[in-house]
Amino acid sequence: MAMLEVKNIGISFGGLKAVDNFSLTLEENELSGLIGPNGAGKTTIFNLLTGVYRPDKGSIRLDGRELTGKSIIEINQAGIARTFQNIRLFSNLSVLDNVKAGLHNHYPYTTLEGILRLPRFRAQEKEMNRRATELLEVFHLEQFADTRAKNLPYGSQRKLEIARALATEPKLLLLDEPAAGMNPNETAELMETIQLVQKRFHMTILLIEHDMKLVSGICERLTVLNFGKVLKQGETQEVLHDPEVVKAYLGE
Ligand SMILES: Nc1ncnc2c1ncn2[C@@H]1O[C@H](COP(=O)(O)OP(=O)(O)OP(=O)(O)O)[C@@H](O)[C@H]1O
Repeated sequence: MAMLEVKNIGISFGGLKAVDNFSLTLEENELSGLIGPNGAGKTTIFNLLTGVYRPDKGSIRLDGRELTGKSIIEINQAGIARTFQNIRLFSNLSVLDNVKAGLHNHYPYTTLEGILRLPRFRAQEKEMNRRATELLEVFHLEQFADTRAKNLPYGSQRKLEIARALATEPKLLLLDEPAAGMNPNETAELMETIQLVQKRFHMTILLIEHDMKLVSGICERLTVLNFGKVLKQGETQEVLHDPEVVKAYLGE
């Protein structure tokens, strides 16, 4: 069974069909890219997959479970996590607390237990600190655990966003332009990090990216969007050499 099965979803804003008849299948552990010109509808697809928008039609299934029409929280709990084009960390919280924010789905304690610091709360806090530190170690961020997120270098903030998304223990990770604003060294390191996440967490990943070096370096398959529609879908190299793709996007 595929990990993600999207069938013929679409959404219009006013008269504009931002996404039209979009379908995509991702196998478990696949690392796939979504590319296309500015305004093609890529972020709108992430918003549809994560419940920010409800599709006008079509269906979305994750690991066999129907997610169409579910809320953002329900979809996150079902196993879709994302990062954003513009970094959205809790900038004044510590690096460790940012990751712990992602863990909260899995460690329920009541507000009263928290205020009174009852034993269950203390035990869960300890376990959350352990899990969050473990995740930071994967990204070599453990030495910054107590640093405020806003004081991290840019590339490390991007890594922290991914760590926080992984803390929710997703089945599918969506990365929206993870290399945006990065220098070539940071991008090279990011490519390694994404591949590490894929292997270490056996993660299924869909990423939006304009950096062709990253896309051709790590994506196994690509979907090219143009004016809200799929222009081409297939193996990365085959797609990147497709004359229509070159004309619509790469030849810009
Ligand atoms: N909430 C909204 N209301 C109205 N129009 C919207 C809304 N969200 C997206 N759009 C429009 O839908 C189209 C697709 O936008 P989207 O942001 O998905 O493109 P994109 O491929 O992610 O672009 P970029 O590469 O620049 O980030 C654009 O024309 C955009 O203006």
